[in-house]
Amino acid sequence: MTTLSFDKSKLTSFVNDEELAMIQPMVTVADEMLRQGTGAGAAYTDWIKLPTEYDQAEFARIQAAAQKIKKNSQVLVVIGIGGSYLGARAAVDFLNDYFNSAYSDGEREFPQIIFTGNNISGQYLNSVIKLIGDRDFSVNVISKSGTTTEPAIAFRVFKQMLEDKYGAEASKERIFATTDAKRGALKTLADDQGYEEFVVPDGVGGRFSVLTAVGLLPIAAAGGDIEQLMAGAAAAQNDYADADLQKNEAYQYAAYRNILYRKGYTTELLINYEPTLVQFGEWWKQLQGESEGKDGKGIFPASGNFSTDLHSFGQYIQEGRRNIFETLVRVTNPASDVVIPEMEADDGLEYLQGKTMSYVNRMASDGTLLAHVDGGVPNMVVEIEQQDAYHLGYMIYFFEIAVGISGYLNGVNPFNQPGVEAYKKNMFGLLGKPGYEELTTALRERL
Ligand SMILES: O=P(O)(O)OC[C@H]1O[C@H](O)[C@H](O)[C@@H](O)[C@@H]1O
Repeated sequence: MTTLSFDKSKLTSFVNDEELAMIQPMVTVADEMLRQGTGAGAAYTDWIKLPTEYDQAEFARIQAAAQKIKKNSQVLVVIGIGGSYLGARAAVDFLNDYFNSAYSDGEREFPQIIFTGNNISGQYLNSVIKLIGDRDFSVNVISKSGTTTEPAIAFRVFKQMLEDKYGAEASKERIFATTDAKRGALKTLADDQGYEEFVVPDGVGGRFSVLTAVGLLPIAAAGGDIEQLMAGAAAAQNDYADADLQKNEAYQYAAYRNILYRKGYTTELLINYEPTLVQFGEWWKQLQGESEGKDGKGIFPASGNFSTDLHSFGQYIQEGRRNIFETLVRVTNPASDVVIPEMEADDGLEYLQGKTMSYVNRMASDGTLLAHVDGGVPNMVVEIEQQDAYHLGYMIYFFEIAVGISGYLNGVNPFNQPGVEAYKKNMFGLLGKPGYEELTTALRERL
């Protein structure tokens, strides 16, 4: 099998071959816009060549920083929100034992990774502080803009904690700042304090930044093989470069999504059957949602964690409103397995004893897929052979290149996110941030 297989065979009752052929000219144009930089948002497309054109010297510094953190810290606090944490979190879960973070120190070969600064909950922050306890820790603060409120608040708290514990000078050795090369409050602070800095390249938007220092440092600190991650992405960069739909499965995925969307399938569920893939769905939701949901249109990205969710909103998928399609992400060979034991007492499971749970899981996913197709839910399958860094890098690139094409097919700029500012403006107004005085009054009146 190839590194990633894309199975659209169950779409036949929803989309015919002519429809795919009909969309080829539009895909060709979208490909030109993306690769020749003539499309909207072209300044943010450097991620296309990132797997083969990244900064090698910085990559070596990332590896060294990860080693340093592993050596001197039992905990790594990763502060970031949106694209500044979702990719790293997805990768750390995907590449490790599900409960990697729950083991006591010494049972793990790397520090406990705690993601924070991705909400504004004091209760959550207190839980993080409690969890760190008196253990040694380091902080990777990540913000492309360097001005995002959530991580900025969290960083204040942990900077203070580090200084109280290690003193002002020594604490600087434990802070790693990943931000813009030139501007932003975090850049200014990092320069001023002398933290080790890593760069989010100008031409790579937050949701496309997992293969930059944004994702690579936390992933490496958690024991992930970032060389293999990049190698997988580089292979995908090479494999998904053809504008011809017959030769490019990532483009096929984008095309089928677009065809389905036009037919009224306006919600896409990214489905997994492995808890270590749950966070991958979260990463994917930002990638899709921020890239495509604008100008009053776009597929709504959601995720389904099966078979768990089959016992909650599975009913809706099977028989509710027919506007959903699914993309199943699965791994052929799970990292580990369990054989269903023999038992003398009759619990009705005799027919399964001696079988592996991965076999049962596979039958559950195949059976569900067919049931959902029969129920009117189009299904596609993205399958990778192994749950490792190489395959993850490959799959990340598959979805990234697909969303670039998909956005242009739907006539939007896939690389901006103007809508995210609306809540921020209101929050600043309500908080009385200087410069927002008029808005403060207007909003307070409305509450
Ligand atoms: O990395 P930062 O600049 O802090 O941004 C973090 C996130 O902020 C906003 O929500 C943007 O819409 C996201 O695209 C971004 O990933």
